Amino acid sequence: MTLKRFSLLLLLSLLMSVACLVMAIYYFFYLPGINAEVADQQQQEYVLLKAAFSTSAKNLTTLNYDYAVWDSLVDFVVQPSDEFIENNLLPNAFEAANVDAVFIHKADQQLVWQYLDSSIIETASALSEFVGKKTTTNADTLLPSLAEISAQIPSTRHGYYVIAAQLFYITNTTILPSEGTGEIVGSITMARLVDSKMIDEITSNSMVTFSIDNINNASTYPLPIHDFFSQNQLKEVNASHSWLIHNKFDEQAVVITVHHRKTSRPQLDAVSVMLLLFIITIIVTFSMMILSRFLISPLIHFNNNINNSSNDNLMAKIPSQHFIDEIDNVSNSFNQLLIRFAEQQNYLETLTVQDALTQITNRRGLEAFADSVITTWHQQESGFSVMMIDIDQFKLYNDRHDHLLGDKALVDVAGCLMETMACYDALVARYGGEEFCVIVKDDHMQSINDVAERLRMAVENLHIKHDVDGTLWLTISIGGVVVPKLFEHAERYLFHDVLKQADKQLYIAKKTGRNKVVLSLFQ
Ligand SMILES: Nc1nc2c(ncn2[C@@H]2O[C@H](COP(=O)(O)OP(=O)(O)OP(=O)(O)O)[C@@H](O)[C@H]2O)c(=O)[nH]1
Repeated sequence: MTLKRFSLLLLLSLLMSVACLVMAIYYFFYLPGINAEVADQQQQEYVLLKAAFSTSAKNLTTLNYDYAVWDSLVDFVVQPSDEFIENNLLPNAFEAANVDAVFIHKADQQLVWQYLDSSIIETASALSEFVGKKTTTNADTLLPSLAEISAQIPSTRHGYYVIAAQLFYITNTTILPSEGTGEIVGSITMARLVDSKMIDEITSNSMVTFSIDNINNASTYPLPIHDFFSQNQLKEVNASHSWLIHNKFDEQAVVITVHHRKTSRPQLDAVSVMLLLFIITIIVTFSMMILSRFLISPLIHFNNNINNSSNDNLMAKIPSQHFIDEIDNVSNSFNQLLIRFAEQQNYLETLTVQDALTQITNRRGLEAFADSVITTWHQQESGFSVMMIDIDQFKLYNDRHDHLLGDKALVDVAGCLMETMACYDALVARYGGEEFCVIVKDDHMQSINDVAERLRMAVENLHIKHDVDGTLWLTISIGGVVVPKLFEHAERYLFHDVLKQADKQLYIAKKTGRNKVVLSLFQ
């Protein structure tokens, strides 16, 4: 896999990882927190609404109680009179107090007087029937039972009741003198319909939005769940909560529904999701740019450099100033390796053209040099000269001394030749054995003769002891050929031809007494 493809894969996996991370944070940390907050707020709304219901009920209970302990009302129950009704039981006053119905009963549960507001005209008979239900025992009715009254037990009964599918708050209190010493003479009942006006009042007190719906057939309704007035804790988080309140005597009921301000979870709309993805992409892309700038790009550059190097056979150095230390180290190490490699290569190249014993150019190096000389000669740019040099009686030298000393003599002669030719544009090479070859970029017979003589004398003057043929020292014989710059059909001749002629001249030098120079013009 290429680094570019890898970085693309990395980008994709990073994108997916960050997206998963964001989702995990959203679902496992953010949402539970939000849910808990919403649940808390919904619970508060429920408690506030119940409190507002209770406050609304309390003022009617208090008013009812005030009437019940009013001595004039005691007298009225004992001795009803129209005058009392006209002066004290005024519809305007009940209307102003938001009282929709008033019932005054004697101790024997006989109705003395009743007031019904026009707004509840449809439910008036049902309400009267409910309130006036008589019982001798302490049953589930509003009026105190005959048994209670005969036992002189003062009582107050109240609560929210569903009458004809409408919610009423009804309160009943036994009537007795204000000192509390006299007899219970009856009871007074007040009712208040929870209508839209009341709903508005409770809403403004509690700051909770709710509604009351009338249900005529409660058995078909998919509630009840809990009692609105006695439940303590909401069970779950919902957009709204409903409670079914039954009529105690029939199937009619109402449903109280609280519409919560905050619902269960914040909804992620398309724009939010897009925005989230965009932010994730920006973050990941930015991270990838940093990664690419400091890690991937250097590696690609590194790879390209190596590829180019191997293609061109040129080992180029890699820039070694990177932000990441490890990459810097790799670059430095690679560059160091290149230097060592180049040194090794130079050394190996040298070995191929260098004679191991004398450390001067060997025959292969000579041939390379000869090629360039011959080429320029073919192009008639310059002439040259070749000298074949052979140590005289060297076999005898080896025989007289040992081979190692023979080696040393070879090294000394090579050094002497190199030193003598140092100021010439020439190449000195060991041709093989005890033979040397010198190519000089000069085609003047006289100067070549001088050079050759200088070489011959230089070797003799080394004074390497070798007493043979009347000389005391080791000597050399030189056979040379001067190849003039302008030569007819030069292109037909190779270095080998020149060498062959130089060999012939050397042979002559050997045959005619050694320790001499024999030169000729190339022909
Ligand atoms: N010590 C040593 N001897 C070498 C080396 N290469 C060649 N020789 C010796 O050089 C000698 C050359 O001998 P010949 O070719 O018979 O010639 P020569 O004795 O020099 O006699 P002429 O050339 O006729 O003067 C041989 O004995 C080789 O063994 C070398 O690298 N080291």
